[in-house]
Formats: sequence, structure tokens, C-alpha cells
Amino acid sequence: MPLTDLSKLPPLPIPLEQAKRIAAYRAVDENFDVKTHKVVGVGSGTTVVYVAERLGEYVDKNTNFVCIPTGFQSKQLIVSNKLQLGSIEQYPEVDIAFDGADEVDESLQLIKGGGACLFQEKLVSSSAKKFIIVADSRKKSPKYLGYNWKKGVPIEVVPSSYVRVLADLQNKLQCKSASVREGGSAKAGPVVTDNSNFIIDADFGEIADPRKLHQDIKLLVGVVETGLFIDNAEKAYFGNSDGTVQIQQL
Ligand SMILES: O=C[C@H](O)[C@H](O)[C@H](O)COP(=O)(O)O
Repeated sequence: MPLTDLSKLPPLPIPLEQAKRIAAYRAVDENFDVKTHKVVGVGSGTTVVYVAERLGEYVDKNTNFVCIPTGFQSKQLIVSNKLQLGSIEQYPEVDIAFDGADEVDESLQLIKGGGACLFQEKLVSSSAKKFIIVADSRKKSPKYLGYNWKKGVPIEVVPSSYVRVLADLQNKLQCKSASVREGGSAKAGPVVTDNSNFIIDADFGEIADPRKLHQDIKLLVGVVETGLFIDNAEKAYFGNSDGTVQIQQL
């Protein structure tokens, strides 16, 4: 079946969703090579929903690419779009990966993990030859990370270490504030990740040197991974609700 013509997409009721969809569809069409890309990473979040949807349009009897999930939701997206599901253990070398982001700076450094997925996302994206970001235009930072995304850097930690990590973030790394993410009305107590860990959100204000901050956090005992994705993405697609897309690349 031919791909849906981008100029003939049925309108979505919410403008923000249109922005996400056009970014995702353009990113797939312009970067995914169905002939050579056999292992494709599929990230997590609300924007990547449209990546999986578009990848699903590429499936026919002649295609044989496998999709690697970055968590439970991602796995569901792969299955529901009738894509072939694989695992990073089976396919440790990924040809291309697509994912959303919470903020993207001018050097394509990222904050991710706003939806509590970050460890598997980093495992897959850093195993990929090409890593493409899909987002709506609110995610583009005018300069530093932390300018738009005010909730803090998501950090995945081993549950038993959370008190120690909270203290270290404040005493050793002088973060402004840090707290364990709570499930709110959806769950009493902390959010538990797909890897059975906790998420700490640590506010460092605007981050001038995300690489150094990532390294410093990573050294704290109990930290599994940070939501700072450094030198990982090569291109970002930012969609607007009017159907335009801004592309940022190094
Ligand atoms: O934890 C969630 C992931 O890092 C998402 O990719 C990120 O939060 C962006 O999600 P969305 O596309 O929903 O804005």
C-alpha cells in the first residue's frame, strides 16, 4: 500500500498532535531507508506514537525490518502497528532510532525521561548508527537545557539508594532542588520505571555544560542513568501545528 500523502493527512482535533505527527512522519520519510535499515529503534512518549504509525505504513510482504522497543509503551506501539518486535539483546546494533525529547539545545544535547523512560532509550539510541529526534516546536531550547524544561533532569536510581542520591545531588552537586517523582493520582507513592527503579527529578536551572553535569551525576552511587543525552542525536524534527517542520542538525 502506498504511503499516505503528507498533504492529505486527515486533520487531528488537537493542533499540538498535528505538530507531533508531521514531525514524526517527515522524520521517518526522510531518514528511514526501508531497503538498508533492518533494525529500527522505537522510543517512548507521545510523539513517537506517530513514528510507529508511519513505520507501520512501510510494512508489506517485501519488507523485513525489526523494531527494538525502549520500554513497555514502546513495545505496545510496535505490536499495535503490526511491526516486527525484536530486543536489544538479539539486535545490539541498531541501524536507526527515533525518539522524542523533553528539550533539545542548540548542540542537539537533550533532556529526556519526562515520561520516566530513559535507561532503555539511552541503551537503544546509543546503539544506533543514526538517532533522530521528533518533537513539537516547544521542545527547542533557545540556548541552554533547562530553559524550557523546568521539571529538572530526570535521573533513574536504584530504589534503595534514593535517600543517598538526593543528599549527594544537593551536597556534592549543589542542585537547586531534587525529589523522587510521585505517581500522583495515578499511583500512591513513587513512579516505578520499566526497570523497577525510581526517578529523581533534579533542578539545576539552566545547564551550560550538560556533558559535565551528566558525568558528575553518573558518578553518584545508586544512579543507573541520567536523562541528559550527550552527543547522541544527529538530527531533530520540530513540528508546528500549521504543518511546517523545522529541522536542526549538526
Ligand atoms: O520518558 C519519556 C521519554 O524520554 C520521551 O521521549 C520524552 O519525555 C518526550 O515525550 P513526548 O514525545 O511525549 O513529549
